[in-house]
Amino acid sequence: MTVADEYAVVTKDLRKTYRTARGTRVAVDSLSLRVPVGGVHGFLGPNGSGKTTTIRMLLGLVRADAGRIRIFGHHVPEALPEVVGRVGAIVESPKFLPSFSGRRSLTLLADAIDAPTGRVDEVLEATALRERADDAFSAYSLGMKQRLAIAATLLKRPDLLIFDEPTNGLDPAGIHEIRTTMRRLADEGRTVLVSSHILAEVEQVADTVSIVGRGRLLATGTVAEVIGDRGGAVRVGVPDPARAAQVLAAAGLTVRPDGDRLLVEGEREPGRITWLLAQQNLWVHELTPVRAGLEGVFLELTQGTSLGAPPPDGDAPPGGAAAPSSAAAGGAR
Ligand SMILES: Nc1ncnc2c1ncn2[C@@H]1O[C@H](COP(=O)(O)OP(=O)(O)OP(=O)(O)O)[C@@H](O)[C@H]1O
Repeated sequence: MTVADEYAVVTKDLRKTYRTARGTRVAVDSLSLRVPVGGVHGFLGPNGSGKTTTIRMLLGLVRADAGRIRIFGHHVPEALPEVVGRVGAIVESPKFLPSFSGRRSLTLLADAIDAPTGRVDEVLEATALRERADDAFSAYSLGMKQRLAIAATLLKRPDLLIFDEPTNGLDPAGIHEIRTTMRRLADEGRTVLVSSHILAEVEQVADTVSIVGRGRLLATGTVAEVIGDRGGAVRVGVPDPARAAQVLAAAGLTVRPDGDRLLVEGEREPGRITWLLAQQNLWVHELTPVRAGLEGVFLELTQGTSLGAPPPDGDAPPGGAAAPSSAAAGGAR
């Protein structure tokens, strides 16, 4: 199997620097991404971490300063014309004529790209808009507007869908509908690359994720791998928690009280905890793995990398090279 068969998107050492009034700002820094073919890939990071800039580079809307991009094996932007028919993207708020119905807008778009008219009903169905297809766009909820935009991108049957923060501004019901739509598209064999700064919105639907902070990759893999890599903890119930804590700490584990239990971090093999304690005649009556949610991992990884946090490097002076972010520590594979 070639890389092109396995990955819809591959970036290698991608870099983009913007000129600002204060000098230069590194928006994307040595970013190497791999988005597997099929499934939903969550592209996650706090505000200002370079997600939009990366997506714009994938679509040929912004030119990278350095690095390489391949979409289905084609170099982008050079070979964009060969691959553009396989890519559908939503990078801005959807815009349609307010007085036109969803069906009318889609029919005009289908005509423009020579898609068969029957395709309009199919994409309305795929985005759960059929019942409201004849209402004016102006009467649609934000979520319906967003789904109409998705319907429009589906007209040409793209293999890769790229959505930049598609749930921005939506209420929980709208978020749920977009999530369901993304899942359905992935289950049909398409690849969905979706950016978000809100983990909870993507965690439930993503098969794989890449987490970025200050333009750098912090972690990537399946959701289970990314969570698993950060260890998680084990809740331990034992008759003498204070003495047990001493024993475990002496073995190099991190131990915190948790009511009348202990939370033990840093041990991948929970059985060893039982063994360490049993050797001291401390008999464990509870040993429960406590999985770190993706949310916890995300917050831990991106701590101090949001826009509100003081930059570790700051803007470089004009003409000077910007130092790489010191916040982008570890985790990337
Ligand atoms: N045209 C531009 N000129 C100067 N700086 C820019 C420009 N576009 C983005 N930036 C800066 O580059 C960095 C990355 O921005 P980008 O929009 O790619 O991040 P993001 O992760 O998509 O954020 P958000 O979730 O807020 O959209 C930010 O510091 C941003 O201010």
